[in-house]
Amino acid sequence: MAVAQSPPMGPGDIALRALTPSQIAFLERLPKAELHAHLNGSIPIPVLLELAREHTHTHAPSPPPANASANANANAEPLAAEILLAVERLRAGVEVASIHEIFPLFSAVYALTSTPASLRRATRGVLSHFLDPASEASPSAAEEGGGAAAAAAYLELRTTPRETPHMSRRVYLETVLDEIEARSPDAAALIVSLDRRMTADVAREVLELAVQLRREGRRVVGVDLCGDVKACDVTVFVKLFRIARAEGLGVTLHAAETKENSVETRELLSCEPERLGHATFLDEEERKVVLERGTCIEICLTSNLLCKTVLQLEDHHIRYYLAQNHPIAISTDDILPFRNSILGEYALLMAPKPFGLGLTESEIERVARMGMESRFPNPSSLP
Ligand SMILES: CNc1ncnc2c1ncn2[C@@H]1O[C@H](COP(=O)(O)O)[C@@H](O)[C@H]1O
Repeated sequence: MAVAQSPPMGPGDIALRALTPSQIAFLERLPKAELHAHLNGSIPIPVLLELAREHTHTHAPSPPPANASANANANAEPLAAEILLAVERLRAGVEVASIHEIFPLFSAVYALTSTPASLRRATRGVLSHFLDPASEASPSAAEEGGGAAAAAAYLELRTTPRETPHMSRRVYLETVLDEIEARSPDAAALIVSLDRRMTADVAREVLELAVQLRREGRRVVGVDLCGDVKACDVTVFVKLFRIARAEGLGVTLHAAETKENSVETRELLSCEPERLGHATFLDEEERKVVLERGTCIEICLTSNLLCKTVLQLEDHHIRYYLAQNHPIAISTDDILPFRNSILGEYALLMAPKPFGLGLTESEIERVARMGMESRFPNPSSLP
């Protein structure tokens, strides 16, 4: 994995540079729904650096004991020095050779969000990044006579509840929900993620927690299947997602993110998810099912390009769904490693080729509306 000296310009930044101030102001004003953002992948860099500084205070870097075997720490929390190295990599901007290099990055982040207090801070930072207007009015918005726009009008934040020495999975979810529920129901809600690497017992426990919390009136709107694309037997998960649907939870599944994953897609589709994450490698039959059912596809352009599951914008499956006028939701995935933004993702729709897809304002308005219409029903926002 290469480490850049300063954050490289991502595809979204390049697309933004190709737009006029009035085009940027148009994108800023557009009500945008962010429906695919992973909490621990979306921590703003300044918040991550703060958490890392505090972690260093409480865990002084210490060399491993001389008699420790080389991989004794393989399944334990990373050492303080390793965490700092990973944070530095994230700060400088990472380049990966493939999607498989992304997943190990999260273990350092996890060490920094392992207490209720640090998780609360991280969640607050993520919510603020997406929902609060930038503190200084952007030049483009000011030029158009408007104030600073929030990045998104609505955020469905997803996260995988982790049990740590400092909190149970329930406390993890309650901590995140407390922060989400401090926002209006029209602004933010939670999706509970099940990670492919979970054992069947843990996956069941997480599903039951999502159901219970929703029954208690907490703002859980859906469940997700995420995690390292290599880890697999989706059968157990599919059974759980059927239960989730019966409980009225929305279901979204990371599906066909890589070619190797596409063998499991039919099984995943059998639980009739309302939305699919990425869905990069669907075959003809699967696309037909998705079109017939109106399954929304969560599109993360920068993530796909940087993870090299799509080699260039021109080849991206978004073009197929745009041509079919099929529901899509433009999203960021993980702003922490990818250093992207929801505005930059929309800039990729608008910028002229080869920087973007060259869509018109009315086409982009239609796409943004699709995102807003693909939100999972939120019981707490019903009149
Ligand atoms: C790049 N595409 C992706 N595909 C699949 N899963 C991903 C992902 N990006 C992130 N995650 C999942 O989200 C977790 C971090 O957030 P939370 O701890 O849940 O808040 C990662 O560990 C991974 O399981």
